[in-house]
Amino acid sequence: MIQQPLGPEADLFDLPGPRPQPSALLIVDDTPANIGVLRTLLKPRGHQIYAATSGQAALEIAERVPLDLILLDVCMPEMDGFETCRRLKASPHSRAVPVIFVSARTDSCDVVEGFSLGAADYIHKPVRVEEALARIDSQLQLRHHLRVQREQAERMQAIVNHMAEGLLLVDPALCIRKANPAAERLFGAGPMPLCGRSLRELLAAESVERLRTGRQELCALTLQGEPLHIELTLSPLPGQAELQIALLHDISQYKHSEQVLRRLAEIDELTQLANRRQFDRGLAQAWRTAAEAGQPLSLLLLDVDHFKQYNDRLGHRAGDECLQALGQLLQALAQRPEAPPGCLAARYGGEEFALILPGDAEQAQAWAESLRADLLARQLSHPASSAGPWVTVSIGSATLVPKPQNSQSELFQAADAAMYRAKAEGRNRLVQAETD
Ligand SMILES: Nc1nc2c(ncn2[C@@H]2O[C@H](COP(=O)(O)OP(=O)(O)OP(=O)(O)O)[C@@H](O)[C@H]2O)c(=O)[nH]1
Repeated sequence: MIQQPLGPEADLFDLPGPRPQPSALLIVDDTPANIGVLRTLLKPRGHQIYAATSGQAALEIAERVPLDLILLDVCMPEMDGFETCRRLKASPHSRAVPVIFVSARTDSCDVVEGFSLGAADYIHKPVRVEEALARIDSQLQLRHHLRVQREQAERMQAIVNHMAEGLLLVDPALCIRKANPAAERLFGAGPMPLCGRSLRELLAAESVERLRTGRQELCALTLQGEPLHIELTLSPLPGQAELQIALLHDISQYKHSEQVLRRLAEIDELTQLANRRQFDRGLAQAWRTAAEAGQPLSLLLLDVDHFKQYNDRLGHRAGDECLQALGQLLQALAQRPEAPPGCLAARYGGEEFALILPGDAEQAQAWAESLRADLLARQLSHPASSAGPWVTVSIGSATLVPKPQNSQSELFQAADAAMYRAKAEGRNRLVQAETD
């Protein structure tokens, strides 16, 4: 048989109900002949019949046997049917078992008393066979439906309890009414339950403002104050206007990996400086910021002098270490407390470095000279340089105030040309481009 896929409105819990079992009925009557009559009527329907001739015997059977229905006489010596019913309803074993009184006492005060004790129905003696059977069948059916419903509810509860996603039911004020174990675990609730707290309490301030119906990524906090990244889907609970479902998925791990990947994509592995990609973005951003503020933007481009000979003489590994040392100096410069926002040190490629410096030409000169001095102070030996005994750099610097008629590539080209002039003029020096 071809299985139909579940449609959007499919009822996931509409699975086959409990296997039909013969119903267990208890007939209680102090007159054995009456029991015989009912037994003869009910036996052909396949029910399992128990009989008791006193209230006390009925209570004992109800303690031992899981019953589906009790047919209870009212007038009995010692303990009458009403007292028996009272005790049956007081016992956890028989509380939920429907009781039908079968009695010759037909005064309406008796019938009312029977119902007030929790009876499901009241059949008059002498029994009218068809009517009695119809009433008994109806109670057994009702009991079967209740069992099916209870099993569906238990199945749903088991799913909610075991699902990996957190699930909250919240009221219109976002107060949490129910939380499944996964939600409790996610927020480290432990002995402090989530129920009664506001959903807002569990979100970082900026996420509270962004919270809306639908799916969203938010920053949350555990009850211990640990940050969490969650995907939260908030939707109305169909048919229950006063409740909303919040489905929670912990995406902290994914966010962490995303951050690591983003960092890897923007960082030069050897020097840990910004790579060319991040440099390009940083320069564009610094250019926009300077344009908006009408402020000058400077760019320093640095190239290690005679680096090929350095590698050739000392080996590629020493060359790498030299680039790392230079990277550290440049990073320290960009991270000085007085460094302006937008200041960025980058490895542009090979043995070329760059420093974006929001500031004027005078500042650029001061920073470039400071870098050259720091490098010389390190006294990294360069046995094959015509510029001196130590590793040196040639620096080209350019400064522009962004205007409609110039561009960031003009700034770059000017700094690059200045750097080549520094090389041509003997290396180990700063040349500032004449711009504006
Ligand atoms: N060790 C090492 N060397 C690199 C790296 N990237 C580029 N280089 C080397 O840097 C050297 C650059 O050489 P050139 O472009 O000829 O420039 P130079 O020798 O520095 O000469 P000038 O720039 O004119 O002073 C080449 O030998 C490259 O192999 C790197 O990541 N590690």
